[in-house]
Amino acid sequence: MAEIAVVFHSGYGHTQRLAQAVAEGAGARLIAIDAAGDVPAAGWETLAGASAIIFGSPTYMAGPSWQFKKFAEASSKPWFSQAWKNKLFAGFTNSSSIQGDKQVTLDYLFHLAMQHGGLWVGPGMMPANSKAATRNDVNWIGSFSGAMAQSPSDASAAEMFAGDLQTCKQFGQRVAEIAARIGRI
Ligand SMILES: Cc1cc2nc3c(=O)[nH]c(=O)nc-3n(C[C@H](O)[C@H](O)[C@H](O)COP(=O)(O)O)c2cc1C
Repeated sequence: MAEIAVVFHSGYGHTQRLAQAVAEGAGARLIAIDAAGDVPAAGWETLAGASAIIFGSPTYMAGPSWQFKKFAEASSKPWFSQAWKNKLFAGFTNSSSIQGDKQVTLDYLFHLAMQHGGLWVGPGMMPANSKAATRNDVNWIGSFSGAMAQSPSDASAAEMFAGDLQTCKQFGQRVAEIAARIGRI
């Protein structure tokens, strides 16, 4: 089975819940970027051996958190030797506003994957945008380039929308399916 890693930062626990849902769907290992923006050595080893890497970051001030950015800059080390070339990549984010500039964060994650010579996997999910759609439908936000979630500014991580968690779980499943189909390149 392809090894999949979910590497994420979460300041207040919301993105962590999403990461757990993605990892559950993908059968992936979780690697937390800590409050100082660091990843333990074992995490870097897991990333080196993974055939798919899924990035997760909250959207802070129209982009990834500085801790995620520190991890991204630290990934210049494997970048120099293109050690992550041809791995699969995917990404997810969360913010308080429904829009909230989440696309900017996903775009950053995509470009990071492209710098590493990776192959990007989108959610491959239809949006729930009909009159009959409800907030807890899968892909209610309607994102095509990565998984998006929204948690109101006064909602704890325990209060996240079940539909957003399900979106992330199915997103993880999709990455695992593509990884199984393509295999290690
Ligand atoms: C410093 C900071 C900046 C933020 N910037 C945005 C933003 O640009 N757009 C938005 O919709 N929410 C923004 N938020 C809200 C967070 O995205 C939201 O609280 C999210 O759930 C935090 O995820 P976390 O618990 O994983 O840290 C910001 C929060 C913080 C703390």
